[in-house]
Amino acid sequence: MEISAAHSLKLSYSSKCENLHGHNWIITVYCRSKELNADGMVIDFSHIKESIKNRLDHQNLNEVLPFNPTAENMARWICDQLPNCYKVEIKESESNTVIYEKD
Ligand SMILES: Nc1nc2c(c(=O)[nH]1)N=C([C@H](O)[C@H](O)COP(=O)(O)OP(=O)(O)OP(=O)(O)O)CN2
Ligand SMILES: [Zn+2]
Repeated sequence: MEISAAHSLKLSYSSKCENLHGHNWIITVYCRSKELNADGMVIDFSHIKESIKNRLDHQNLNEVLPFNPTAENMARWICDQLPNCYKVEIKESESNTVIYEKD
């Protein structure tokens, strides 16, 4: 899914990223389960979008997330929101990608 949003980072050093700016984050969510539910799914793709995209898209992430919105923190938070999610990849730009994986 793609999220277009704004953020500024609170950092312990001086950086241009402290200024409000935007990205189109490309987010890939990985879910798994030994069993499928009664609908034959691990999780409905629409429910993923409802719980993540509807909350973040076209928002100021500093206002809707209770943490410093780095790509790493976002990936961990997204993983924690979704049942059976074990991995989240976020591509912030052509050269900036993070992967969060649960143990
Ligand atoms: N480990 C992380 N490092 C950085 C993150 C992050 O989430 N995790 N985020 C940022 C900022 O979001 C910043 O906007 C991106 O910085 P930068 O790489 O400089 O990206 P640009 O799009 O400005 O790329 P240019 O190559 O400078 O055009 C920073 N670091
Ligand atoms: Zn940024």
